[in-house]
Amino acid sequence: MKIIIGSDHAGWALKKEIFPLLENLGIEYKDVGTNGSESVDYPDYAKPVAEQVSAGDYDLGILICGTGIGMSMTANKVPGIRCALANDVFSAEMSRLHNQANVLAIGERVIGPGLAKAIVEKWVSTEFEGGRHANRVEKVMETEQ
Ligand SMILES: O=C(CO)[C@H](O)[C@H](O)[C@H](O)COP(=O)(O)O
Repeated sequence: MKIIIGSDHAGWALKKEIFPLLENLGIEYKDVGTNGSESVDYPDYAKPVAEQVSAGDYDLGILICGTGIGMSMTANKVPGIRCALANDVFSAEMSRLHNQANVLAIGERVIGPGLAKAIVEKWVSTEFEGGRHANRVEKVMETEQ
């Protein structure tokens, strides 16, 4: 599995907590930045993550900002992306199991590092259930036409 990850300045500190988790899980990842607390614009980081997942260069994407809202709004503008904003473990699991989410957005100003790591670990380790959900996901994607 290959993951691409990005954050704005409001998600940078939490993103640094996620790196060792991905490494411990044996997951290859690429960080598109940002790399500090200097104010930046979240769309500049959401776009490359979403585009590279959409292109199939990476299996999944993770986006972190203050709330996750701006990142998820931006990522979902990219065709082929199903970005789930999930600041709890159950929603993160369901976003993969039922919605086949391919990008996860979380908020550093909403959750702490412990919960964030639990969310990410559950998210990356949950596979899409398919079945009745596949028809629904197909209908979601048809709305892009
Ligand atoms: O959390 C957010 C709301 O969607 C954004 O993604 C940014 O992280 C937030 O707006 C940054 O706020 P700041 O006051 O410029 O640090």
